[in-house]
Amino acid sequence: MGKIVIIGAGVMGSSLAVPAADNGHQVLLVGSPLDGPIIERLRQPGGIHPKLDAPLSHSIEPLAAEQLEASHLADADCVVAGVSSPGIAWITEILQTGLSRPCPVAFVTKGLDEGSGGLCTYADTLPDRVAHMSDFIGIGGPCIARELANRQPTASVYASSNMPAAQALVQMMQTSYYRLGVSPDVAGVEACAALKNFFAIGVSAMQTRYRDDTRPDGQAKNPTAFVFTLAVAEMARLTQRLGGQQQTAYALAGVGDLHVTVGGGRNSRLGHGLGTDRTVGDLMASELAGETVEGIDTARMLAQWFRSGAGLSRQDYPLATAIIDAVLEDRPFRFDFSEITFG
Ligand SMILES: NC(=O)C1=CN([C@@H]2O[C@H](COP(=O)(O)OP(=O)(O)OC[C@H]3O[C@@H](n4cnc5c(N)ncnc54)[C@H](OP(=O)(O)O)[C@@H]3O)[C@@H](O)[C@H]2O)C=CC1
Ligand SMILES: O=C(CO)COP(=O)(O)O
Repeated sequence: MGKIVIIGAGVMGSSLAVPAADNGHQVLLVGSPLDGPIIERLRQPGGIHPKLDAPLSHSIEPLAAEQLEASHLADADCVVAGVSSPGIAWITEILQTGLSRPCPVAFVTKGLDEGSGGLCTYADTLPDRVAHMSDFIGIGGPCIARELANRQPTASVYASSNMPAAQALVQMMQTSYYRLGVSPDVAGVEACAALKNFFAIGVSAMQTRYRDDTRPDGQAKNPTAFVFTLAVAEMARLTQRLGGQQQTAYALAGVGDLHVTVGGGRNSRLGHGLGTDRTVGDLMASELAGETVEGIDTARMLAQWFRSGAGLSRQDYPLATAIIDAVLEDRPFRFDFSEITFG
């Protein structure tokens, strides 16, 4: 059996500890400096993660950020970075100072980054910032953390430019309920991971913008179906612009994750509010206060890219620009069906 160190005890990092422990590996779950209360709770007898319904396996060892030492990482077979995008700078520093020998690092983080050539994925920037990261593995695909923690059937994709590294981690993590594919298109999987959160905001806004009160959920389905299709097409083209393959957007990391996020993610809850004439500022200060809604940061980064003269036009990306306008101007989502043209 091996050793997996998961850094970041949010819902996603903690849920990945479940299949890792079920496979008999030694699992260290390290909180970020902001995760103190989570680690405290997990250490209590029968301790349950505050945002996950299931108690984690007894064999998972919770560790506070200040207790993490280089020796904890020295014999790890893999490190999993479970932080959200605001935590990337912190974890980069931890890995740069803490890793004393080459080790693969897998990231669940869903965001974009600024490289020397402009907007790009974490797969483009992070390997240069961590000397001993032997391989960057991007984890993508539809995975609501609470479902995985409860061992609900879940399929994901592990991507790396070094396929044996992705395959080795798949060997360690795959269980009967957590089924894993591999992909060499790490830029594509990483691009989709960030973009699907962003597009989920627009698709979900469409679910509430047009009402059909004859349905139990009150949502007209035709407008959402159109915008879902548009989201996938725009995601595929943006994925290619970010160095990935268009076809990745039509697989688990793209359309699969867009589907699950629209169905049950936090970005979707934001979109539902925007579709009912509310604003990002209002929603993030009320029912979404304290939640990780990464599509907002992605919208801000895409806005800069669109305005940088990169050849991305409103005409070619009508849905992306409608989401960007709502986020940047802090106003409700507007998408006018009467302006749709085909061909
Ligand atoms: N939730 C889900 O179902 C899924 C999430 N993901 C991705 O996994 C990543 C983690 O998500 P999730 O676990 O839900 O998010 P959480 O908000 O629950 O946790 C994020 C982690 O990052 C830490 N963190 C946040 N900001 C900082 C910072 N500035 N410095 C240091 N640490 C920080 C958090 O600490 P603290 O909790 O104290 O803020 C926590 O450990 C995200 O990128 C998300 O998109 C991927 C698939 C599914
Ligand atoms: O990434 C997710 C599912 O794969 C969860 O999406 P949210 O971050 O919107 O909750």
